[in-house]
Amino acid sequence: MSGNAPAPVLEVSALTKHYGGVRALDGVSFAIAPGELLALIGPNGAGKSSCFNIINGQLRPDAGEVRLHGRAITGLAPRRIARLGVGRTFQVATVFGSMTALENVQMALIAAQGRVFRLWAPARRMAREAALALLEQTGTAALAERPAAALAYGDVKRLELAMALAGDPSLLLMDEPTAGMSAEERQAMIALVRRLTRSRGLAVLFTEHAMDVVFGHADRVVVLARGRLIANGSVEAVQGDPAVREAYLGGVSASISETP
Ligand SMILES: Nc1ncnc2c1ncn2[C@@H]1O[C@H](COP(=O)(O)OP(=O)(O)OP(=O)(O)O)[C@@H](O)[C@H]1O
Repeated sequence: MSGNAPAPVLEVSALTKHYGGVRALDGVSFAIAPGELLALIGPNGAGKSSCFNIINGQLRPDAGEVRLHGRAITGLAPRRIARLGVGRTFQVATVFGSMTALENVQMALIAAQGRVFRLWAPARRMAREAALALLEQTGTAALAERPAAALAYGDVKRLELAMALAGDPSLLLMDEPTAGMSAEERQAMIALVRRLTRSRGLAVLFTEHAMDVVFGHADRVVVLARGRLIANGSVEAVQGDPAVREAYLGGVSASISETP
């Protein structure tokens, strides 16, 4: 590694995955640095979910390697990988509707510490301050005592982010963090994620179909098409890349300038 460049949080090397005759990933390599917001984009079926699922251990690659802070984690169990500092949020938020926002984050903190539910009552008291701090960081502290089921959609997504941070990840994988949001909500959400990457030195890898989010906020963009990495660079470089335009415009999926 050269000069003062920070050591990468995550490096994936030559990831390959087939499903029968379908080549979902074909020799995909990229890295992400601390404090970096990296978008992973590509038309439908490009291999983005397969890539995420390999990084967090849900799926084994046929070949290739995943390294977290220089340590090989390829093929470890998802729970183990989570403990090593890889968090994930999903396109469909996974919160408990009958519990308050605060209780949801407390539960995430307790789970991250590996405690079991019979310790719930004392652990709940202990985790309260830390949970409130996470709600504060995600702009949801005023909603702490509301049942999650009563929250607006954008607030649920911010709550889910607070829960993902409860595991104190160094890498956060976000599946379409702004799916289903209005243009205004999308901008607010990604701006929040960007602030958190900076303030916590967190590396965030996110998939996204909303190009206003990607091009307005990502530090760097990795583009997949039919399982291959076709571009890896700045927003400007990727926007001007003929191979990227061809992947989007040449396919049936979507235009590169689409909004959902
Ligand atoms: N379990 C599976 N069995 C068979 N084929 C699969 C399976 N999962 C994914 N695929 C195929 O692998 C390719 C890559 O899929 P993947 O879900 O990783 O892409 P993606 O970029 O996340 O797509 P999308 O944007 O539509 O979610 C696609 O052709 C898909 O149909």
